[in-house]
Amino acid sequence: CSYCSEIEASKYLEKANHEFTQWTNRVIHANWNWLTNLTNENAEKKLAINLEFSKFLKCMWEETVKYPWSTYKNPDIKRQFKLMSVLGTDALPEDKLKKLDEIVSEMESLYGRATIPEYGDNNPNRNLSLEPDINDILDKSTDVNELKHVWVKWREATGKRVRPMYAEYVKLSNEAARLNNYTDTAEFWIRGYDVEDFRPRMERLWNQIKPLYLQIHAYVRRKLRDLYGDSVITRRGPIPAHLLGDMWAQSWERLDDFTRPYPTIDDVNPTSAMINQNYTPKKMFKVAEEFFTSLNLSAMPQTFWEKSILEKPNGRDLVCHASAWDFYDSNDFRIKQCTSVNFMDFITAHHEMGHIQYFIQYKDQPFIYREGANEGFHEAIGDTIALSVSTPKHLHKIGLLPKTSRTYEADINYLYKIGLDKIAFLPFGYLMDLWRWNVFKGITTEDQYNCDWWKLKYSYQGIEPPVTRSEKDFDPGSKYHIVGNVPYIRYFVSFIIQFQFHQALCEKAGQFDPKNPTSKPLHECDIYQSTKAGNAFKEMLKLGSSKPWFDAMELLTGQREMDAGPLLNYFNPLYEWLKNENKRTGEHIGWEPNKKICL
Ligand SMILES: C=C(C[SeH])C(=O)N1CCC[C@H]1C(=O)O
Ligand SMILES: [Zn+2]
Repeated sequence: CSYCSEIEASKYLEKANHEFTQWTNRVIHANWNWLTNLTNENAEKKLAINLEFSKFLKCMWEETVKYPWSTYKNPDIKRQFKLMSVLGTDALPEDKLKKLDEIVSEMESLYGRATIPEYGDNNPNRNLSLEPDINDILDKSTDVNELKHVWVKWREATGKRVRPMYAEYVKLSNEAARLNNYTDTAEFWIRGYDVEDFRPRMERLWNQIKPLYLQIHAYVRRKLRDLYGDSVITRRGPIPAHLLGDMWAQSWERLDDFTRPYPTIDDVNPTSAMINQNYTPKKMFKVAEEFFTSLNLSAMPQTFWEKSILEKPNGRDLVCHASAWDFYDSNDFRIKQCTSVNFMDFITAHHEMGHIQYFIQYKDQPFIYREGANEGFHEAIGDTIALSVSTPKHLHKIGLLPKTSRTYEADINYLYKIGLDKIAFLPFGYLMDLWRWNVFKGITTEDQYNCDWWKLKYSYQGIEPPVTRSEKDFDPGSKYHIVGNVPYIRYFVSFIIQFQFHQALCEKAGQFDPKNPTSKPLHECDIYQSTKAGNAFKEMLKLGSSKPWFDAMELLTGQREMDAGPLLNYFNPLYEWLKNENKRTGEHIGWEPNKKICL
């Protein structure tokens, strides 16, 4: 109502928040049922309730925008109305919304069910899923032909098959963005970062980090050349994408045990200890939970243990990609993860539990505030905790590592292992949406989808495909977030701000001194059992999106913007070591074109 007072408006907000909560709980159930059991019946139920939900949202939106909220005095009421007055894709007419939902469901379902024939001519030739089968091969195999096989076959089974749907997804997505008064989906997706020059800021952050990336890239290229030979890996060319231990070459930690700087120093890999101690997926999550409770953060509610899916279920198709779910009833929170008993999945368990912890901490906020301060925050919570969990000191404390030597070499080995995950990830975390922003803006047109993708992979990651690609392929579609319509810059942001959070928490835990940053090296910090750090974290988490993210960040770190400084400070000893080592072995820093990448 256009004449309503602030008092009447706040009554409306209470009613609206309650109705949003009720409705969203039902929609989340339908989406959970489908993604964890990809039957046609569940797909139809999900599509049907999503359409009902969009009618409800449209109706609420029409009511919401009638209020003269920009004239109100109360900043909280204004903020709630501001956030509620964005309708999103539900602004599409019903037939187009249905089509968009169907396309994304079809792409996700195809991805979730994808398998590839195993390498070689075994009889019978098994069908392999990404998790755990193909990931196990990427972890253990050094057979370049087997690695090429899984790389090519996975793209045939996923990207190539979703390619025909993608252009219509882009078109409908952009129509929805325009109905929300955004020029395209790229602008719509980045609105939550609340800065005019967000994309140039990301480019600036990347340019700050690039020198560090170039050094680890040159070192890894040499170690892979030592292993696979000059015919496979050239001295000055890009690194072949199938040899980096990951389906998308996004994180290289699987290369650690045969590329680390000081190979004779004991390996920081607790997987064997986990197996010897009969760890189960549930035990992994229980150990993760205990880290959070040691900080005076919340334990998982009983329903979490009853309703989560922590292991790949038999006899049904599902999307295995790990995810955390808020059912918006302030009690039902779940993780879906096809967990294997290994260190990488143990770290992912902390990542997912970080989402749950955030859900729990802001569960009493009004509905519209129950999300991250910005999308990068949500991805950074668990990773921040994992920076403590991964330390040799902590792993030893929880019995997953024999006593470790605190020597310079052990430090460099540790920083290298973390760097294979965090540093290697940054160009990938950035280019995923660089490519999609170009697609949504029409800079990358349908006839260039794949070769533009490879231009970015070459330019930012310095990698090349094992076989020449063409526009018959659609390699972006081999990655879950592309088919699942999940924005990705959130992870690039997370990998930057998690070091700001880690540094601030370590300071609170008395394990870092900003006035003398090398006196207590940041990479040795473990905030385990520090309730001072935990309470500071909690104060930020409880806010949800009730304040602009600059205020939330300032509350914990004293900073009001994303800053690569803490990340560069954390890795500085490794950066110095890599520069010396690459100089010693005369490595070429950077890469030059090698073979034809994409026709
Ligand atoms: C673990 C999750 C679920 Se939010 C994830 O998608 N991540 C975490 C790291 C980057 C990104 C990926 O796997 O691509
Ligand atoms: Zn996440």
